[in-house]
Amino acid sequence: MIQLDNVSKVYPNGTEALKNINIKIEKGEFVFIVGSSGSGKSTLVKLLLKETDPTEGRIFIKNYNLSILKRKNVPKLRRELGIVFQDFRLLKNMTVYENIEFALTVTEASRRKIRRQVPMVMSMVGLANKAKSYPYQLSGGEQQRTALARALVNNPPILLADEPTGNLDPKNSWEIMKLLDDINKRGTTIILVTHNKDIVNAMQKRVITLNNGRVISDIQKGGYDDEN
Ligand SMILES: Nc1ncnc2c1ncn2[C@@H]1O[C@H](COP(=O)(O)OP(=O)(O)OP(=O)(O)O)[C@@H](O)[C@H]1O
Repeated sequence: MIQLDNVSKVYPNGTEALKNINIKIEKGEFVFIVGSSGSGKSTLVKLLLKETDPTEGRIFIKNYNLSILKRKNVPKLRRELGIVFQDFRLLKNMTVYENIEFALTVTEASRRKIRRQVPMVMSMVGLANKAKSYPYQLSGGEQQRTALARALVNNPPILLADEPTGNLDPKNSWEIMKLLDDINKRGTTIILVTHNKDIVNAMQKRVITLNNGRVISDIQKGGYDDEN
């Protein structure tokens, strides 16, 4: 479903952010990407979103070859990927309902689909009673659940989460992880970048560790290596 073949990324200033990366992720997997600051995690996320291109190597997501994907087709690729960030990135002047609805509106979904899908994902993340609240009226955990609902409303086959619990306390972090686990059990492939050792160690999922731009370990049911 996702494959990186001999991928390297050198930024224009000469920084080698990723060096000869080979990763294969199958449909339905739950994968943690861990590594110390500067190890290349964000660069990897940017490559998967085609926000930047590799200097060498090839990246495949579903049936897209990102090396030859035209700019005009990038929105199609992004529809395959639900994305959640550490800082939630909700639209401040829109309610919970409107934030989620907006993600469907931009795909030109029908009114009927919107009326069906938005309440469904809101109740999935436990926010059915917050439809009319604005982001500033929500706790951090509720804001992240709104962001998660927005990422899932298009039913993407892949969910990419970049430090989704980075701004949350342990209780809210675990609620988000429980939701991600449920979403994964329904078939969504999940790639989660994190620094949270407790979560990585407790979840017992596949763990890919980056160090200085290289994959230094890739373990099924792994843990967080304290060296990194
Ligand atoms: N636009 C850029 N131009 C030049 N160098 C960059 C750029 N973005 C990142 N880097 C460098 O590439 C390397 C990898 O950075 P990256 O942001 O991918 O690491 P990271 O693992 O996500 O770190 P963190 O955990 O701190 O977010 C670092 O040395 C960083 O300084």
